[in-house]
Amino acid sequence: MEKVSIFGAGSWGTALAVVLAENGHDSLIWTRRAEQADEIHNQHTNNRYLPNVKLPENLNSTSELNVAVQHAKTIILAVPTVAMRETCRHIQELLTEPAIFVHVSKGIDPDSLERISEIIAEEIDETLREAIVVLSGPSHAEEVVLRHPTTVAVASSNMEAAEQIQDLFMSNYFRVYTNKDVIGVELGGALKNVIALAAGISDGLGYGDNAKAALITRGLAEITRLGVKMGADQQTFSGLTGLGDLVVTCTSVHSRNWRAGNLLGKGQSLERVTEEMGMVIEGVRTTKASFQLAQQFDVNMPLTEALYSILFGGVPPKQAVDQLMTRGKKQEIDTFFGI
Ligand SMILES: NC(=O)C1=CN([C@@H]2O[C@H](COP(=O)(O)OP(=O)(O)OC[C@H]3O[C@@H](n4cnc5c(N)ncnc54)[C@H](OP(=O)(O)O)[C@@H]3O)[C@@H](O)[C@H]2O)C=CC1
Ligand SMILES: O=C(CO)COP(=O)(O)O
Repeated sequence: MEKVSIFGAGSWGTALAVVLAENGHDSLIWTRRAEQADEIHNQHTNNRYLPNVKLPENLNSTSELNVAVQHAKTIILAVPTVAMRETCRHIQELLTEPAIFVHVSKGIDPDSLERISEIIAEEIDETLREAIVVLSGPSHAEEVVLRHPTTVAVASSNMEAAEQIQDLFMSNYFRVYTNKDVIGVELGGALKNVIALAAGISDGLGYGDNAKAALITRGLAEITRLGVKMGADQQTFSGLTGLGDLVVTCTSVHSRNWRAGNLLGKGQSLERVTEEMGMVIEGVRTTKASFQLAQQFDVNMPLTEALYSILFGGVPPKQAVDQLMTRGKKQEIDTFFGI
């Protein structure tokens, strides 16, 4: 039995804490809201994020950061990307011994253009971190808590730590692979959210499976193009954290990004959609980051550009689709899928 602290009691932090508690680990989930800590601890529910789910009785919760930091030397970071830097800073102030940091969030910071492992490395002193591991893959929290078969990958520059985290989470319904490609795993998880928003918009506009298949396929091509230029292994994008996560997020009603896109496609404003969702829509900020990275790395990313024009340029979705469909002629396959 290991001691593990999970920071962030949204749907994903809670679902992963359930997997760990069911594996018999001493799991403590930290939330910034005392009433939510009480609910998880005493009623064994987290109704705002996972309604109608009974949490294991051995899953503990606290709203005291110090208690959670002192509890374990394995730290799971499950807050949205926007809160990652601040959360790491608070943890760093209280940390007295080196810990393994596992992040499970899927985004790129649009201000620094950093991946999450880069943010953690910047904010946590080298002497206080044994390793940084990313856990990612096609895994909606809503299905994990139903114990539906789910597969993910963990990646780290420290493979021993990655294998430790693999062992921690592995169960008969949660299968964990290892991968050495941290950049590819992080980029696949973050960039699929951009395409999932676009897939939701397509459905919201009333388009069908042809359009969805096109978005997934050409989306994967542009994610791969950028990823390879940023140093990722091309093969990672054909794996669970690339194609796998892209498919699940573009096709599932559980996806917050797909749902947000769907409402945008039906004509709602971004402000209204964000308010209505009440959960993080990572793809919005990551579209901003990805748009800038495409320029920085000189990579052609037409879907990302179209989505950027919808979200931040006031272009109506239908017009953005027309512009995409009437671009100049292209060859489908070229180096790295058609630069
Ligand atoms: N949901 C899923 O199925 C999956 C999600 N992910 C990724 O996991 C990450 C978290 O997603 P998810 O759990 O869905 O998000 P949710 O919106 O469900 O929950 C976010 C959690 O983070 C907390 N939080 C938000 N801002 C801060 C802050 N500034 N400081 C501290 N805590 C904060 C929220 O607290 P409060 O309630 O107080 O606002 C809440 O507990 C995202 O990057 C997402 O892409 C990855 C795989 C699957
Ligand atoms: O990453 C996810 C599933 O793998 C969750 O995606 P959403 O944030 O769109 O719900």
